[in-house]
Amino acid sequence: MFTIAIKSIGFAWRTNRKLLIILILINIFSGAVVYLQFTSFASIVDEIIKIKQGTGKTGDLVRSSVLLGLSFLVPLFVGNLGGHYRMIFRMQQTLNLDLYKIDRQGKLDIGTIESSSYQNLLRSAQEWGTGSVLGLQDFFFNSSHNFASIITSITILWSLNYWLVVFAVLAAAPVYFFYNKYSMEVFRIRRFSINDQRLIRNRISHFEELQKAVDVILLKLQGWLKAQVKERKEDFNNKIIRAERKKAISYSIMSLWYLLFLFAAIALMTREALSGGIAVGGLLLAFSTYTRFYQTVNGYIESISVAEEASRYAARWFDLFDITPRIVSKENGVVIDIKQPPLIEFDRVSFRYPAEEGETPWVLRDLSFTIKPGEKIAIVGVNGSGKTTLIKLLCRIYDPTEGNILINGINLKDIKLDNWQSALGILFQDFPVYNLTIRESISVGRIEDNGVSQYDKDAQLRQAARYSGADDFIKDYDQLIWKDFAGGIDLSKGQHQRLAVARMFYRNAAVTILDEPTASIDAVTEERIFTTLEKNMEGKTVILISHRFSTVKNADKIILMEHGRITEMGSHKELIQLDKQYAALYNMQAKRYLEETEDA
Ligand SMILES: Nc1ncnc2c1ncn2[C@@H]1O[C@H](COP(=O)(O)OP(=O)(O)OP(=O)(O)O)[C@@H](O)[C@H]1O
Repeated sequence: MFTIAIKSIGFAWRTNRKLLIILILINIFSGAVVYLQFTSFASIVDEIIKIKQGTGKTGDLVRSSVLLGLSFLVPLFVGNLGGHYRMIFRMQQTLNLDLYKIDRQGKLDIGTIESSSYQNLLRSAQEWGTGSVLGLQDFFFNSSHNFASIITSITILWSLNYWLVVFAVLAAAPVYFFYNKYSMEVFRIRRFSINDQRLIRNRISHFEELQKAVDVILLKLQGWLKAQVKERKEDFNNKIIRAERKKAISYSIMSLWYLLFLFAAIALMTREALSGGIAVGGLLLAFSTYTRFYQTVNGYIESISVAEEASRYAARWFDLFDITPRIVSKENGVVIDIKQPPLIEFDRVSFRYPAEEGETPWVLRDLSFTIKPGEKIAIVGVNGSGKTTLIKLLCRIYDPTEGNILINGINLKDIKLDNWQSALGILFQDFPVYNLTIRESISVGRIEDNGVSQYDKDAQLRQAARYSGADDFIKDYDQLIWKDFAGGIDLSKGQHQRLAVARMFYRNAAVTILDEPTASIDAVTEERIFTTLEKNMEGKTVILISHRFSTVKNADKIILMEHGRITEMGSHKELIQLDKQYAALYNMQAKRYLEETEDA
């Protein structure tokens, strides 16, 4: 808890140290000032009795009354000011935490983001993270308030009768034990149910997300999904209810314990008053200070337990951002000329995905091949044969488990990561759909392009749209693709894909990688894209993954993959002459097209 609390206060300190100090001082003041109300009220009572007995002075009574008035008025103003500052501070903190999160996440590698351990942490952090970090900061402010309050009340109680301090401390002692025990249990239940919670959210999302909702209706999945939600949610609720019940019973026992010491304190003070040891005002002061002390200690211990709980959740938030990326750029890494397509060599590369526990199977086995600068390469193979994984290694999303990838003879691991990734333009199968204007969603392909004038950028952007066939449906480049907003529109899947291809053309990278870029695109546009690719990517390296053999046959080199191995490699002509798997697959597809054409 201590380290996590320090981390969260570190945030507060970095955000606005002046405000942090002001808030601590306000809390100390408001924690102590309440006793001024008690003491001035007690002295008013004593002054009235003295005046009645003929020994008091009106001046003293007025002074105590003014003091009482001020002891209410000043905290009111200070409290309002504190509330206002606290609101500002919280807003600044929330923004700062969000920015920190963005910063850290932006530095992570894709391999880490893909891992289920990261996804689990992310889920916990999203659920409790920011709130718990802010909760720990609140605890810090409350601590200053409570410390001031406890010290003042102990001083008053001690000055009246030190036994009052002993009783008050003994009465409050078990609170910590019970609070800690049961809040820990509730935390444990929540923590271990995180996977169930993910599953519940996933099942509920089937009713909320359009694509899934369509399946739910057509396949009549409602009952089946509902049962899963109900079963898991009820199980979770029952566990929480059981823990809360135990908590409630132990708190009732604790209240009896408190009453025992309260009676002892009342008996003690009444005896003192009767024997003349303290005046009536003193009796009042003792009683109000004693009860206030217990409430403060009780509240503080409760807040320690709550803070401990918050620190457990916040720890997961910090864990998330303390993750070190698996793929790191080498310090003083080599910088290559990203404008020129490089020589790429795979040298006996094997790969298995990093395992959360145990070992995952080999996905790539002993791959050796070369891509010459400017070559057009096609990779084909059945689902799961390792095509996308090969690309992930080339992009250095993962490093090979065995073997090396060489770029212009330099090990990819020795090249500056940013520099290498700037040389690449990649379009994966599950490309993102940006909720931007059409112009923006093409230009994000080359966002850092500062030297180019807006006019040239615009010309290049329109050319990219033409190459990809996106210009067919673009009427207004400033059209927002976000139908949740007024005036926004949505596109068809194929149109989205054309826009993504336009982004790649616009990026104009030395090495362009297209992982099934035309899966949702009609045959005419597909033909146009590939003709453009051949014509306009002259001199650039293009790596194309496709299931359609008709689109790959013009490639300089075709790689056929099977179970993570390269089984055939060569030009279309060479592989047809070889008359093995590629030829068989090609002929099979060609025959189907022919039959379809004849049918038509
Ligand atoms: N992130 C991952 N973690 C663990 N295993 C993975 C991961 N991604 C893919 N795999 C496994 O690696 C193997 C190869 O997957 P890959 O996506 O490279 O195949 P592919 O040839 O591109 O398939 P497709 O044609 O369906 O796109 C598959 O068995 C898959 O289950």
